Amino acid sequence: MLTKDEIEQLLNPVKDPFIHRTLEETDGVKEITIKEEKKHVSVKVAIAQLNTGKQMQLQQEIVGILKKNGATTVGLRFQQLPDDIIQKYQPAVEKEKEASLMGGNNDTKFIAVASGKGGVGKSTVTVNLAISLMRLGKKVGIIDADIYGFSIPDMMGVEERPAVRAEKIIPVERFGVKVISMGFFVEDNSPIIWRGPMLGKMINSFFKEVEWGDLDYLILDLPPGTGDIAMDVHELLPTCKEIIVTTPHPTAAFVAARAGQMALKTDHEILGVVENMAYYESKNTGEKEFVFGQGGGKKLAEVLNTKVLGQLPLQQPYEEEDVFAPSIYQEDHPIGQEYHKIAAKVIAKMED
Ligand SMILES: Nc1ncnc2c1ncn2[C@@H]1O[C@H](COP(=O)(O)OP(=O)(O)OP(=O)(O)O)[C@@H](O)[C@H]1O
Repeated sequence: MLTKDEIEQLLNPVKDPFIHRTLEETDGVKEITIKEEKKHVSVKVAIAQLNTGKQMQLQQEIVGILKKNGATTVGLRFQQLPDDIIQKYQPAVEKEKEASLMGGNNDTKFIAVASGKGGVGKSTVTVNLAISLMRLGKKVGIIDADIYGFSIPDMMGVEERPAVRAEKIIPVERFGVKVISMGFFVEDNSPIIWRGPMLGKMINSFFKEVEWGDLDYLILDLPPGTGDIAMDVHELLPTCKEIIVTTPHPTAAFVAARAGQMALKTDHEILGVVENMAYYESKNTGEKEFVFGQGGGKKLAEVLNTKVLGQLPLQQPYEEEDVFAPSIYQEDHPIGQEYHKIAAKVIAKMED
């Protein structure tokens, strides 16, 4: 019959299904008792999460090993691993999971841009943050995850569609930034009527089926509000950080706070608030008019315990004859320069 030592040796290489470390590393084998006469082995095992399908699989695995090695019956009890052990391994596990989504690249940082309601400039911020990060020498990609209201390709003036190579979708590159959007996969701008679970799969495909290559930053334009997509993004990208966009109107900030609360609920760190359409500056007099009210960004940042990353006035990019990119602010444009500062702050926060 098996001895306690032998049982421990047999169970040590078994892996905790959640943090992917062996029971030896997590000190997960907690108790072993043996009833010689009945060839009965009873074990208590500590794992990172209880009462899941993975626990059932682990149970079968352990019972299988012990029976194969001489136990006639096996009693198995599970308990929760202590928090400090989980916290020791969890970040590495999250990174590994994300790296596998990115084809093995461990260094990509994820930022989701969210807002409480539509039309506040979330997609504009996504595009210009991406472009400014690129201008600062970063390799950047955008996922237009605003699946119902995709607008990134139009904003950047993207006209081509992604190519497919070796069964992988190659993102379209515009000004050196890689872009994938739902807009590439629907005909004639037709409305999308998919339901929640399918949307989750879509976001998944934007990773699994897309050849992103080597990226420093992947920026996600989330749909407005606090829907399923935010949950899916959290599930897929636990280390993703968020930027919340609002207009200066106090009510808009109040609505945006809900998106921020969602970020906090999903444990996504908020990098900061961008207040868009903050004011209109008269070209003639230089006087500022606060067309959409004042103070919303600051108030939102206070509620979310974060900072205002920037305040962007109302102004269109310069018109250019030879390049069509209607929502991209040029590097020498006052708003382009504001975005440059925001991007520099983002880098400082993400890479400190
Ligand atoms: N600072 C600004 N000055 C002038 N126009 C702006 C500014 N920011 C955004 N816009 C314009 O406002 C409109 C809405 O912006 P955008 O599409 O980025 O918002 P959104 O929050 O992503 O909306 P949705 O979620 O509905 O896609 C666009 O036409 C955009 O060009």
